[in-house]
Amino acid sequence: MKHIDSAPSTPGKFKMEKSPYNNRLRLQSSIAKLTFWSFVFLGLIFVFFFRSSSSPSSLSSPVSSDLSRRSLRTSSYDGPNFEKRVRASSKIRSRNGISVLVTGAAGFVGTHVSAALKRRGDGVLGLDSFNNYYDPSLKKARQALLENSGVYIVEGDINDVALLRKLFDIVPFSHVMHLAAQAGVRYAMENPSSYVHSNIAGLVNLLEVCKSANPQPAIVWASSSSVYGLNTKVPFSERDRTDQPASLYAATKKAGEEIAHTYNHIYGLSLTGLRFFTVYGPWGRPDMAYFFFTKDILKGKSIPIFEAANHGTVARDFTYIDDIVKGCLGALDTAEKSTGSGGKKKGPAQLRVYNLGNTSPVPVSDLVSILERLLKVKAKRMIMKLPRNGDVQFTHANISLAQRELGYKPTTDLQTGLKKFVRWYLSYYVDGKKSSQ
Ligand SMILES: O=C(O)[C@H]1O[C@H](OP(=O)(O)OP(=O)(O)OC[C@H]2O[C@@H](n3ccc(=O)[nH]c3=O)[C@H](O)[C@@H]2O)[C@H](O)[C@@H](O)[C@H]1O
Repeated sequence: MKHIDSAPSTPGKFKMEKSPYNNRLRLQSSIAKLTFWSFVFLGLIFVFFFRSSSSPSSLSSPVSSDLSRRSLRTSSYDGPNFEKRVRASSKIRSRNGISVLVTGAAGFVGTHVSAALKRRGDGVLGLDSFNNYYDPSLKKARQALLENSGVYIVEGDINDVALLRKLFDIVPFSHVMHLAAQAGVRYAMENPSSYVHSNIAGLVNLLEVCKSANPQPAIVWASSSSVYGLNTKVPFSERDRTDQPASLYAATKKAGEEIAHTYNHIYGLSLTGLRFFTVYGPWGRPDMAYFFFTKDILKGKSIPIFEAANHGTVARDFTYIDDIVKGCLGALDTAEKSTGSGGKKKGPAQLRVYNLGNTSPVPVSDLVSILERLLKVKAKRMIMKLPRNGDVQFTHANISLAQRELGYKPTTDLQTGLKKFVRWYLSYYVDGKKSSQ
């Protein structure tokens, strides 16, 4: 009855006889315990990471889940001060005014449209990611300009669903002017995923939030002349085929038009796509030809001028920013209300697409001649064969639909528009001593 004899004198404690065999037993049991607890600990770490990477906020995409977590952690989006700024900026100050969320507000078109809306008394809130596709300091300068006129730009990505929802919780926007996008035709060969991220995923995220908002806003958004791709029928009419994109950029804009159709059809969102034709002007985009030609002519660098096969002319329907702004405002003002609520369609809703061009294409070599005259510097021209990088030979807009339905009537020719651009360029970069890189 050894086991009874060796019963512990104190309950809970077990007295062991000291023997080499018992020592070994004790060692083995300690190793077993250590192994067991190590497994438990590793298991807990694994469960923690697994749960956090499959949280509900990651339903859309890994990028958006990451953005959502970042946004929720970002204290600047929280608190009464943030909400106060959002409300103040979105406050309507005129009779029959509208409240507009402008995405891409620190971009070229976004800045001009936001300023114009604010001037006429509409409520305007900006949203911009301030990415570094081109010099972010130019975007910051545009932001400062808008800040002075009372437009607040929230720094955030359109893929950040949590942030978008929060903005709609604070303000029941009647309209969204969606201009945030990855622009540029040729850059699509360098960084294709950025086009998918902004022009497809970003658009879908925005529409998802808009479809669930109460009330649903009416949405006007930037498509592109590039959707006409290899279309040869001129001038380009909205009824022409758009199934031959020549660049991934064009393909993502075309995809956007189809996505718009879906959200209009299923959820009753009022959607208007604007096909912009090579927009230029003060505060423009440094990646565009007229802009970097100006910079390089002034620096005495040679500029590559593309020409098509057999010395064919490459031309664009360059459209001045003020005309584009009028077209955007016309589209917002004629946009009907979305018909859905609670994420459900209640009736048919408006679905529109318009060309916003100038209807007078100009050869790129003529653009260079105008710049030479305005800058009083001779350009070092380097004529090159149009590379296979997404560029098309020409664009030419038929604008009769926009004229009829939006009251759109461009009034600025390229000579006049470039004069205003050059004046701005010189005051910003030369007199203002800003680096043009
Ligand atoms: O309407 C649009 O939907 C698009 O317009 C704009 O694209 P594009 O019309 O291609 O403008 P942009 O690059 O300024 O080239 C202008 C001309 O210069 C030629 N070009 C260009 C570069 C060069 O080195 N040499 C040259 O001859 C070139 O062949 C072209 O003929 C926007 O960037 C785009 O985001 C989108 O909005």
